[in-house]
Amino acid sequence: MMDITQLGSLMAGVMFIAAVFQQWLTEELGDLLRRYFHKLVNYLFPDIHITFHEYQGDRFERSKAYVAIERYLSANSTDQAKRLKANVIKDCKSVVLSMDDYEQVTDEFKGRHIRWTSSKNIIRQPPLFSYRSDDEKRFYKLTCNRKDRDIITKDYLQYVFDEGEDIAIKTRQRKLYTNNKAESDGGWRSMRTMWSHIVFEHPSTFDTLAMDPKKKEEILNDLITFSESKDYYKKVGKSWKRGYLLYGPPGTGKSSMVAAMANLLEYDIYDLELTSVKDNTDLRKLLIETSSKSIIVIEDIDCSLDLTGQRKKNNDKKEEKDPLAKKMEEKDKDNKGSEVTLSGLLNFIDGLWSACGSERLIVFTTNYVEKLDPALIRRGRMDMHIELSYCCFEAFQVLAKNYWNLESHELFATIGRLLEETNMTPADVAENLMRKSKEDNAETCLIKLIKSLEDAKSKASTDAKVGED
Ligand SMILES: Nc1ncnc2c1ncn2[C@@H]1O[C@H](COP(=O)(O)OP(=O)(O)OP(=O)(O)O)[C@@H](O)[C@H]1O
Repeated sequence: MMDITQLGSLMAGVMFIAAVFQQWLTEELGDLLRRYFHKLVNYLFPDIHITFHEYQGDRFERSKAYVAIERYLSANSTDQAKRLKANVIKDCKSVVLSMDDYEQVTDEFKGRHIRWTSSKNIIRQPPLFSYRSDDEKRFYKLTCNRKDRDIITKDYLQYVFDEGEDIAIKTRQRKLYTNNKAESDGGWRSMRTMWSHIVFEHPSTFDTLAMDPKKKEEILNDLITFSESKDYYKKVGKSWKRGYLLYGPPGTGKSSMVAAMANLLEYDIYDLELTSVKDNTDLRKLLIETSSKSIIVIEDIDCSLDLTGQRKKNNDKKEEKDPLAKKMEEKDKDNKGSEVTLSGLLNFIDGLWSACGSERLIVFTTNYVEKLDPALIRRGRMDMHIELSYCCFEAFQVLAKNYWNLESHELFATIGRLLEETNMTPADVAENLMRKSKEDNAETCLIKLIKSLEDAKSKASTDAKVGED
């Protein structure tokens, strides 16, 4: 191997000869020489090194590339590294392991070999500043063959960053956001609605949801197809979002389904309280602040705002009003009203800003689907309408399995017959199956459920008779 001065002289020589003979060189001969020159450099210096520093500029925010590489290496190559460092990363539900200093791991991508080294530079503080500790600058160094440079810098690094991001999503703590009206002395006008969050840890899953199995399968397929269709949505020119309308009587599992959806797709939830939103502009700001991979839920949308009445109110505004009445109305609005309109909400669902961030579900829940403005729930906005209804026998079987790990019992037949004869919500069935004292067991709970079903049945027939009279 040559040292650097020898190589320098060699290169200078080659360039001098090339310059002298340039006029006689044909294009083909020039290309050939260039190729041999590259081969020579590759032979002499076969590897290239790329470094990724932990901090770039800002000492408080770790570089995204560094964090992605750390996650990727911890998930893929930990068995090769002899020592691992445990890092607690903000908003991550588990510790992230990464290579210890000066450890090396190898990786392979499309037949190419890559070597990663974890390293650090220590910048010693001059004695004058002995009160300051030495500055450590960590970095990862990637080493690969020079001839693989293009594939490594384009395809491989993109792959590492994507994988790192996927791991981050899988290991992150998911959040449940709610919007609050920020308190302010300046009154309603200067209020700004903000998201605040807590960690989302709801245990509901599609396995624990009690509902018609065919319907459940259909919803599951729809959600999984959606989450895997990034390229498809791009190809057809639609923003990557999907709307679900969940409707049915109280206690049939609408909120439980939203939680199950979030758990299935590992999304965050934004629980949007429309009555706390000042106006359409405020709504837009809130939407822009939501992140990708999330569900935006508006529960009981029929109660949220008088969306159809809002249009009427706006027309009324144009008429002349007594100044005092106007002032009172204004004050009333300041205290509790919201100026979100139906068109504002429609823009929220399918306006241009709704494409920001992407990969989002919008879910409305309601007990009274017939009360909603058809424009709000037409197909294309709310792509899937899901009715959650009273407990059927299959739904009861799921609950019996959840609460008592029961697959069959001699009382199941009676319960099945009674569920066909009377309406009881899954919430009420669950309440009967719930263990409430040490004496409770599967059989006592099933008997309790039968008694409740019989009571509900006789109450329904008495009510029907009263209605006839
Ligand atoms: N389909 C279901 N599967 C499993 N559990 C259910 C189901 N429906 C209701 N439950 C139980 O009843 C409780 C209340 O259900 P949930 O809040 O999901 O109903 P909801 O339809 O959203 O009611 P509301 O319309 O009043 O908001 C849940 O915590 C859950 O334990």
